[in-house]
Amino acid sequence: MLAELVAGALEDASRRQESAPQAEVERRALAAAPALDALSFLAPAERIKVIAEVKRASPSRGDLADIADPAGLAARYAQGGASAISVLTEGRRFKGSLADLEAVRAVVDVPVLRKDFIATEYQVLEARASGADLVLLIVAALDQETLARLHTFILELGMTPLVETHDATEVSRAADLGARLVGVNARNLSTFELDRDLFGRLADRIPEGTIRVAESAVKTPADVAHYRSAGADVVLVGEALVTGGDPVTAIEEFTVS
Ligand SMILES: O=C(O)c1ccccc1NCC(=O)[C@H](O)[C@H](O)COP(=O)(O)O
Repeated sequence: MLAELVAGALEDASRRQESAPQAEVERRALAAAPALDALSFLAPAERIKVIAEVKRASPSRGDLADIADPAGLAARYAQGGASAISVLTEGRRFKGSLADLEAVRAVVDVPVLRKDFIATEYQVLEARASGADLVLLIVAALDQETLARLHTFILELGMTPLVETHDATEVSRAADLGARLVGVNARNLSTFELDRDLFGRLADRIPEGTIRVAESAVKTPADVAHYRSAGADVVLVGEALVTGGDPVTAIEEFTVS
């Protein structure tokens, strides 16, 4: 499934590249307002921080929420105290777009993450041109040479890579890059199985001084407390915020840990 998602994302990017060539997107990326320093927004603090996700649909759960106004939703997330906003820009299975990212960027003052299946410099430039401050790199989707090259490229553009892992080998690969922001996704992106205890098993392997993000499977404040007690600095939450009640209240409840 992961390979299929990456292949689809690359096909869609090359279609966009036919009408917006790399040189043009690069010009827009370099002309964009400077990226926010996401590491300072997500730095470890007395209370856990939340990256709140704009998520309409997913391969594992199908349609989740009919989000007609992603900017309005992101503004509510920020109002609730989210430290960053994640925007799924993949169109085929998540029903997201770069337009969503741009709309969100225009209304929030916290960093915005482009969450997609990133495998080329072109996609990174698109992220910057659309106002992203953070870009997701999924270790399982990239060989180490490509991962390192994209990691450096994201930093050179003034953005922050969020390096996502799912096992001990991937955590070592993230550490080899010197990644400052490392996520452990509880969701296996091939089987969709969720393992809330995975973060706790891997957290100690993430080098000291790294910001540790627990991704996926947060449904309740107790889940956040579980990740916090296992050493998470940040949780990334999607489904619970788009399918639950008021996201402002939900984020306030999640950030008590
Ligand atoms: O969510 C999926 O089904 C999925 C499937 C394949 C690749 C990625 C997928 N999701 C991306 C994410 O990791 C989540 O959107 C994010 O961590 C939030 O998870 P949740 O709070 O469980 O919605």
